[in-house]
Amino acid sequence: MAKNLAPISGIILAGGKSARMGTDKALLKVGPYYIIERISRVLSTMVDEIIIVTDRPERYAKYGDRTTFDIMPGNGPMGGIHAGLVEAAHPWVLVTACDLPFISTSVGRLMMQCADGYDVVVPRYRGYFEPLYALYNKNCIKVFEQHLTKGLIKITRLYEEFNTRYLEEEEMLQVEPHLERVFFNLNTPEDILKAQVWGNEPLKLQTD
Ligand SMILES: Nc1nc2c(ncn2[C@@H]2O[C@H](COP(=O)(O)OP(=O)(O)OP(=O)(O)O)[C@@H](O)[C@H]2O)c(=O)[nH]1
Repeated sequence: MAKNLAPISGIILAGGKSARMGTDKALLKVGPYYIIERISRVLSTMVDEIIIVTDRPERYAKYGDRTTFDIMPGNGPMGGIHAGLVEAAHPWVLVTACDLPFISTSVGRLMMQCADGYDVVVPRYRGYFEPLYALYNKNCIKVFEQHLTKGLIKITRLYEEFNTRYLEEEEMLQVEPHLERVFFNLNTPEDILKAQVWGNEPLKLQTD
């Protein structure tokens, strides 16, 4: 499966409401695949296990090795990452979300290459952090819990408490020309139209 020196876990966050989309985003089709299936296929070339973090395991179980529920529900994606970190079998966890159809193995592997000595590797694209396609170490769990307990659910506020490696646009462009796709997340029906244009291209399943 994965070709990393150390084994790594992957999670797919799929516990959202898709209210803006009006229908379950994870099970929309982009090209020939459901979005969550697409993510799972690409993620599986980079990680040694896939955990789906969701309150609807019956819908998504087949796209991962196992599912888990949020431990502290009602906290949005941050609660999902927390549960995934707790459940993960390996120290490093590559986080993805079920509305990011075009995650790239090149960016994923770059994150892994940069991780040594840090707690988190987070891409910064067009001036914004990308916390839902980022790499977290299990040693972040305690600080996640401190924030969640206080009702602080902004993931980016965690970064100042960790030894965080910010992955800059120029670095990512060295390995991936289509960053606008990698960090494109679907929220509304209009977004689907855009995704369809890119979605018909074959999946890039780079495994080396
Ligand atoms: N496990 C888990 N995942 C979540 C939760 N909230 C959102 N997510 C996931 O996080 C990602 C980003 O979600 P958003 O687009 O912010 O929220 P959403 O609820 O899916 O969509 P809206 O209802 O339109 O805001 C998606 O993959 C969601 O499935 C949660 O409470 N738990």
